[in-house]
Amino acid sequence: MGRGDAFVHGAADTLRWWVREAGGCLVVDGAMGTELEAHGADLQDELWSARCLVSAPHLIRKVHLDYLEAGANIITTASYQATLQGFQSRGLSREQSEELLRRSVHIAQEACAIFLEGRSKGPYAARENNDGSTERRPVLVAASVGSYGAYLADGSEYTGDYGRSVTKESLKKFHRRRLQVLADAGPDLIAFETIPNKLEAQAYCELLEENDIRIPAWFSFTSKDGASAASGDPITDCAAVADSSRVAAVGINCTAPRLIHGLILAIKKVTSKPVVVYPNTGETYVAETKEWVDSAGGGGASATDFVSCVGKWRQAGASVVGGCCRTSPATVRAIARALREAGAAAADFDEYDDFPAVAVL
Ligand code: MET
Ligand SMILES: [Zn+2]
Repeated sequence: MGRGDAFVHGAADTLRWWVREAGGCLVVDGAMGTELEAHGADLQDELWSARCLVSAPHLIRKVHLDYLEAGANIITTASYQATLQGFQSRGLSREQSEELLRRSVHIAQEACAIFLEGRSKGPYAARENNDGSTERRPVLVAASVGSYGAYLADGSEYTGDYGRSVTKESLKKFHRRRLQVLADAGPDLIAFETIPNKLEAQAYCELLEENDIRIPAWFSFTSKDGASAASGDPITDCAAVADSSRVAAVGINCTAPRLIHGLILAIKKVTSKPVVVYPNTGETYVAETKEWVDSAGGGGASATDFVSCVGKWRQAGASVVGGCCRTSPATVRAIARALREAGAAAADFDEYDDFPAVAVL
């Protein structure tokens, strides 16, 4: 079966297949930025975690490996704030900037290969446990595409306030080459993260079509009120935009855990695609100081608090679950355990039984 044959089944079916292979729910990794800082990286910079692509690629690889060891099925590349425009404004050439984007994917692929210790069989990897048992679990790389607001580094991915001069066309122009370079590096998934408004989701949808990107993509929005994206656009409108054939999953990231349950239910009303959620710990990002603060009513969640919600999110219909800013490998380990205990393996995916293997994508 050729690449095109597999893709006509739709990106969402590809992801459902992986969900099933993982026993009913895929575990996404946690924060990249926070973890790099925990390892001593200085991210007080407009390039944020992307700075480490230049200065400390070994740290990025270590963070990926820590998340894989913690039980993540999907590791997300350090390209969230990596943009051609951002790198070039620092004096890098176009070619050097593109190479850094490719590097973000290659570092994650390398971490997967190291983790699988040569036992890799495409994304379906069997890994021998210490007790001699064999664990079959998908291990996948998602190329992160942060929103335009992430590039602006002014916190606008949490407000959706891009100003009047930003149009769908200008957003497409901003993201087009970056998306193509990341896709060409061969990730298993593309993660459009922290999308604050409907306009940017529309721009991504059109780019996926126009550039004929055949890698399943997820669209993940931010919310401050549990009913709309950060900009105020109803989350149902945003999720409906993402209900296109190239989109594998729709969901929410970098949002307070207390808002997640209602958002999952709202998204389920407008799409049957898998739902992805990876909240932050409920703290608030202050762009001026580039710091996270525990806001009143924000509900800052420890790993334990966070994890107590995971079963409920799974029950509400989320099938791809992880953590965003301020979460750690400990959070991911607890999420993986909670999902196992929630009996995710019993989920009913029988209707996809005869869907062919997706490694051909
Ligand atoms: N994947 C990104 C990271 O954790 C998401 C950041 S949201 C501000 O680095
Ligand atoms: Zn985040």
